[in-house]
Amino acid sequence: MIETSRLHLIRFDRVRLARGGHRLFDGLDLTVSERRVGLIGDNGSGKSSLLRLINGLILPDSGDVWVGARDTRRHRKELPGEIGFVFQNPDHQIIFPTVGEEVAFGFANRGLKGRAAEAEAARFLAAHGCASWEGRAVHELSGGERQRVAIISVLAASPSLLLLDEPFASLDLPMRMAFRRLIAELPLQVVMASHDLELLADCDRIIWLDRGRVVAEGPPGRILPAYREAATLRVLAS
Ligand SMILES: Nc1ncnc2c1ncn2[C@@H]1O[C@H](COP(=O)(O)OP(=O)(O)OP(=O)(O)O)[C@@H](O)[C@H]1O
Repeated sequence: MIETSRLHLIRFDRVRLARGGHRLFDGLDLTVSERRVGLIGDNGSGKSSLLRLINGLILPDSGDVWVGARDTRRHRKELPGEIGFVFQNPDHQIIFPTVGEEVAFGFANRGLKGRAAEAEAARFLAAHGCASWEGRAVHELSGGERQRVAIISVLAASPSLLLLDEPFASLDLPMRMAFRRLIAELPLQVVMASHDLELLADCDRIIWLDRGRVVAEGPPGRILPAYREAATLRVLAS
């Protein structure tokens, strides 16, 4: 059993949110406190929006989202120090021209300065199997390599809550397996959205979204086969 530093109680309290001109969440109530939570649902069901509400990237039109004692409206600026977010597309996340600078930024957020942050970044990259990547230009990396850098740099900031939005989409199979193992071993709380149901099989709880509503939730052994079956039936009926 892995010791988890701290589990946040994440609470959606009558959350309403319109996206793209239509109401996505219409009074969503949801409480999450497990160590590993998986979000599933068809394209456009609201998984990314739900993750963005947790880290305050978007705010509800009404209602509140709480992460522990902080509500995302009043404490928005404090959330990035606590919550790491890995975007679906690493290009929306990586801001520095080289891999070393990007990872060093994670350590700078923890208070390390200049050379010390660079040295920690080099050590951290080596620990994640990227020893020679420090000076590499981000724009010369493949999509999967950029995704790997995005995940490593978020971990460098040592968040207590990690939000992953379809994080392994462009990773090759060995890298996907390695990151799956890494995520399973991380001593922090993780909420991840994915269409890769195998990746979510280790979760403590799965939440199935459909058009902004929770249609089912519970252990992966029950929810993942139910989602797969519903999708299969819909395809057969179409
Ligand atoms: N930036 C945006 N502007 C307008 N509408 C948006 C925006 N982002 C999402 N939406 C809309 O909100 C709804 C939910 O989208 P969201 O990205 O949360 O779904 P998702 O479950 O993560 O989808 P996917 O599996 O395709 O990643 C969709 O109808 C989408 O078109």
